[in-house]
Amino acid sequence: MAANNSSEAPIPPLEEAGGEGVKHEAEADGKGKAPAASTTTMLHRSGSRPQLDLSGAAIHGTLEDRNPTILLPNQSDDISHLALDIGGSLIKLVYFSRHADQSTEDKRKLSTKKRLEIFTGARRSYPVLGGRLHFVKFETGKLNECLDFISSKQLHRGGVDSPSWRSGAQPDNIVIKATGGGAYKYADLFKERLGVSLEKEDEMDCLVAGSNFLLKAIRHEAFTHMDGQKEYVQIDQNDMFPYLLVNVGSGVSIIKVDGHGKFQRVSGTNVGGGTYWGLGRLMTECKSFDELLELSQRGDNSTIDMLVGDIYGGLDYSKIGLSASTIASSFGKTISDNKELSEYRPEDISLSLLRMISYNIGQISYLNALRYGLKRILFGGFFIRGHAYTMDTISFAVHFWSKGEAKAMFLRHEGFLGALGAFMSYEKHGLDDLSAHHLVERFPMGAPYVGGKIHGPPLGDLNEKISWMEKFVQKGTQITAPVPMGAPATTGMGGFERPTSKGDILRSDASAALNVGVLHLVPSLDVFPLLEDPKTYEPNTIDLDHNEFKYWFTVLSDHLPDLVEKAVASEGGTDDAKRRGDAFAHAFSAHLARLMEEPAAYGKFGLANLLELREECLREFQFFDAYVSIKQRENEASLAVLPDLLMELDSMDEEARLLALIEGVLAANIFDWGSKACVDLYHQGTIIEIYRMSRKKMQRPWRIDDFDMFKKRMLKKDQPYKKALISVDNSGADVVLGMLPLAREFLRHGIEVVLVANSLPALNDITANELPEIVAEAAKHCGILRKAAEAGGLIVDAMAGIQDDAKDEPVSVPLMVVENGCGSPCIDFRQVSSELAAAAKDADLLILEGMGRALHTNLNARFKCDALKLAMVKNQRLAEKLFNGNIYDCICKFEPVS
Ligand SMILES: Nc1ncnc2c1ncn2[C@@H]1O[C@H](COP(=O)(O)OP(=O)(O)O)[C@@H](O)[C@H]1O
Ligand SMILES: CC(C)(COP(=O)(O)O)[C@@H](O)C(=O)NCCC(=O)O
Ligand SMILES: [Mn+2]
Repeated sequence: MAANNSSEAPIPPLEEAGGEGVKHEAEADGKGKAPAASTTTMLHRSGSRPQLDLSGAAIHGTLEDRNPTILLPNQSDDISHLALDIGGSLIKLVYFSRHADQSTEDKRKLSTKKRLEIFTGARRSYPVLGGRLHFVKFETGKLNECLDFISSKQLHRGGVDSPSWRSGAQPDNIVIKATGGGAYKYADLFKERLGVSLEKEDEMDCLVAGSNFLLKAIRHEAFTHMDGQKEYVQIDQNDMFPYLLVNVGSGVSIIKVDGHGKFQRVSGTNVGGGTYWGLGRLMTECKSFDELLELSQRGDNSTIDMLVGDIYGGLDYSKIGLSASTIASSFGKTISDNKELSEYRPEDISLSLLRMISYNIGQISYLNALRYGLKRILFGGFFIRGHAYTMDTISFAVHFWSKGEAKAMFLRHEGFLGALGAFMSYEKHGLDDLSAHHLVERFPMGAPYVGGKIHGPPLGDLNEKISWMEKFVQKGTQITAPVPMGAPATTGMGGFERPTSKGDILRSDASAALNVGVLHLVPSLDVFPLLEDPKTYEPNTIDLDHNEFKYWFTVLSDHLPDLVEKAVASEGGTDDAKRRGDAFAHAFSAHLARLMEEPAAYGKFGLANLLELREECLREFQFFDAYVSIKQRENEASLAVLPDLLMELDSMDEEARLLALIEGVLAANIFDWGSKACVDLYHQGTIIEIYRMSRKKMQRPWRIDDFDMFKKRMLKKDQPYKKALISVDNSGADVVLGMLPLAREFLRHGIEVVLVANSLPALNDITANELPEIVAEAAKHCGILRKAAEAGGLIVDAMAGIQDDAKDEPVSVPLMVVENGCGSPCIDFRQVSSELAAAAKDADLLILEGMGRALHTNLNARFKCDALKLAMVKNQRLAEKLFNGNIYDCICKFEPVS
């Protein structure tokens, strides 16, 4: 990459202003030339995590492994794709779609992997491929729709991408795991219509396997729901058992679970979801379960139920703890009313029914928990349907009868336990030892978002997705309904008071299903080994409570038009790009609106998740790098002035240089296209002018200023650092004039450096794919960087025309680039690339740079090695909230381990 006109720009002197830089335009023209580094390997990726890139068969294993495994990653024949739970009311499908493409590994990655000795999947007995787990349901009465769906996606043949489908092989001997009564009842139909055999799995086995898997492998799966408040519960994997599993389907199964595969069905009741829906249908003429449930939200059960007060002349029966409004007898009032069914409001009937059945289930569950001394009761089955009132009612019954001893919990994948269990029963996919860090949940915009007639996974085809979005916008359909929530209840005498969560509108079925996303399986993700305590680690610094969410909702909404403009420009500004841009804006706004109503809808959601969701949405509408031309322009301008900066730095003594370097990092972190304040600034000058201005304002002490402590440790001659992981942030000046010179200083001290960069683009962040070329460019002017980059395998070819100024530099430690596994401006250290995890093992210093990675996330994170957190605060509210400070304050937080 050659520097353009910016090469005329003189050095940004550290003390004094001077010279012209490249005009820093705030507008992306979208017509810039190809990005600084090739993005071709990225183009087919979706999702914020890199897909598994196990191309080519290889023996994986270490010397310690007795049986090294041969992975045939591209061999998908024995990968099972579909499992079914065909119940009395609903058919549940869980299917796995393999990532369509296998990204080719670039040279850097291969050499890094070799160097880091990464053996992905070494301890598995079967290969695990990256892919996605989808959850879909159909009404059992509409079995044909389900068969059509399977057939259209060729799920029974391993999906349309599978070799068996492409080769046109007859699916004669295809066997699909299935559970539920329908596995028996409809076996012939499946054979006839799809030519597949259903292999029956025991329903209880499946329920338990599914539930255990969810508790173990999905981070925010279980939650409590009391008085309209949802709270996620993290169940310790080592302390999962025993628990009582209550599956409320058409009927109810009550199972005592003692371990994996260890359980006993201790009870059940025939009064379940089928009873509510069946009686409700007869009594109200509702056409769908949802209609019935929605009616209940406008009901008043006191017109139907006989209350304690009805019997006691309006008084409480306080002696036994029953208040006047406690239901004494469900439907009891109708005996004496002398009215016809038609004279009762269907709303009231539905509510009476719902309360009757939910209480009854809660009470029977409690009694069984009492019978076996269990404190945790997990409720599953589609009767629950994510419905606040139902959950509150059950929770209330459990709480009341157990006097607070037992706890009712619910599962986000409530209805899919059996289907998941059936899926897990395939022997060869090796998914059983997956952990939470292998699964990344995504909430793509698509049919299931608003439901209606279309069931199923996100619309795969982009055009389909866009036109769906357009139709949806035209119709002005309300995406979501408000979450029914009221003021906290007083439970009076502790009797069966009405739970508080009873709103007017029911969130549509499929948007309730939206609470369940697509699970992206990325087996190459790991927990960062230098986290002090992964169990207590919380990436998000600030809790997104309602107020906080409101603020970020506004920030992100305000930023949207500008982002769309950049995104559209990055794709050439064509009509197609504009259409996608619109669709993206609507999709992202819809997600924001949904979260505004129920911040916990998608599991525990922090700012990091919100910022990642935005990047995800962009990728969903095939915007792979919205800031591509801005990044390129800033890289070029910064590279042009780098040699002069290095010269300036080299003229300083060690201590002054270290300070100048840290100052430089903080100052250059101002180039952040995610911050409104900064973007406004960019209109006022060139990159170099802004950089210079930013440096000039570097007044110490900074808002957090541990520089002296860091300097002391860094320059400790008897105990030098050995290996530094340096996590970089933004492209342009940030990385070129800030982080690279700092990395160079480490190399000069003989410290091995691993530059850690994003796997996928996020705002103007530099990616691991782009970084080597920038390093190579910088290395043309710097022998230290060049030798280290060569030693690290970053620069493979001998480069012509380099200034060899490093003849006297004894640098032989390597400089490497590794990807972090993220496609977001923040980083969650519970899920990083295996490459980073491997690189981290012998590191004794971690540097985190930028607001996203060092402030929004990880400000309070503790590591097993020394940590230096560097960032400029580019948001006034955050500065006030975190540091009682101001926008543009700088943070230099050093946390030595000893
Ligand atoms: N769209 C729906 N159609 C029918 N029933 C539904 C629907 N959504 C939730 N339900 C409730 O879920 C129950 C079925 O739950 P599920 O766990 O699928 O059990 P089963 O395996 O017996 O079909 C129904 O009896 C009904 O109460
Ligand atoms: C998205 C960011 C975290 C990126 O910051 P960085 O990590 O690049 O320093 C940051 O730009 C941000 O929080 N922006 C939104 C707030 C605002 O516009 O003020
Ligand atoms: Mn950034």
